[in-house]
Amino acid sequence: MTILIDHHSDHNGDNTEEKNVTEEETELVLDGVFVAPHTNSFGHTFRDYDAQSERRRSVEEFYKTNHIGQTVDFVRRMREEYGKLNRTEMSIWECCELLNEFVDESDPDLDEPQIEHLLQTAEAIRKDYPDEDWLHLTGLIHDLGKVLLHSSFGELPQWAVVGDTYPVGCAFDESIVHHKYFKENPDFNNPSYNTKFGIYTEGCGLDNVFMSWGHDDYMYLVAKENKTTLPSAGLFIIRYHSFYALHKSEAYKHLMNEEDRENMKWLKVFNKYDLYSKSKVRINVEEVKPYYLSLINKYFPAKLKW
Ligand SMILES: O[C@H]1[C@H](O)[C@@H](O)[C@H](O)[C@@H](O)[C@H]1O
Ligand SMILES: [Fe+2]
Ligand SMILES: [Fe+2]
Repeated sequence: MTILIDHHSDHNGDNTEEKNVTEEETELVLDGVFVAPHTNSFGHTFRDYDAQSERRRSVEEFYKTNHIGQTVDFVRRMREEYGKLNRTEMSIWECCELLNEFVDESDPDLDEPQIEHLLQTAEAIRKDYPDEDWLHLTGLIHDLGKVLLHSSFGELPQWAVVGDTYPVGCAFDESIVHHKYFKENPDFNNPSYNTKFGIYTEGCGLDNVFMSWGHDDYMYLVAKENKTTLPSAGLFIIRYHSFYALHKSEAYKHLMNEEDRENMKWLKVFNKYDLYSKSKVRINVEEVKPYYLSLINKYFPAKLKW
């Protein structure tokens, strides 16, 4: 698969070799070529929530609890509580290691510990976009918010941490996985929350939308509050990578503003790697660690508040 996208990388221009490449060569370097596998490790197509696999029942059970529990009220409380960032201090790499013990119950495509998935995503991007180091790092950290599952983070249940995300405060779109379970969500029958716009206005921008609470919004908060120097597209990817109703099904586009549309191009690129790099191929952690430590050092403080 060839992914064609707009590139806005700001090269420093201090590399003479890079400056002298012909237009044709530049094209070649920038053209991300990624061969997406047809099937996941279980032999099914990716994101098939109806496939009769060993994980089907538990994944559906997961979405039932998730769809019932994610309300405007719940999201408000979680944002406030976790926005305090008063739980611990640690580095990005320490957090990667913490994730080693967790398996994501919402994921029909993966039953590996999370650190494998982070490195597989980052390394697949690095291969195709060697110059976009911010995107490699975004790959490495995009799921770190799953640390909310950890006992020192209140041991949140899986339904409040993982899985696809979607706006609350307006009607739940039918493209959301296992949509039928929203009927039991208290907001479903609330006339302030169950219309197309609900509490929002046309083009209000995703930044003003309450997304269901989970690892995306939490990691976005952590990165932003700790003053990362990642570009806005990196923060956008972290924050909305689980919003499949938007980036795959194109629902909720009426809430986006111009900046969202710009950032969306990168999210679409990223998503291919997040999804299709899930495999049984192991990455040698010690071998790639120095590279990622250098990126962490470039874009983050040594210790972050969580
Ligand atoms: O099961 C997966 C997993 O939890 C991912 O981390 C998340 O980003 C996806 O959207 C979700 O469907
Ligand atoms: Fe994720
Ligand atoms: Fe992921």
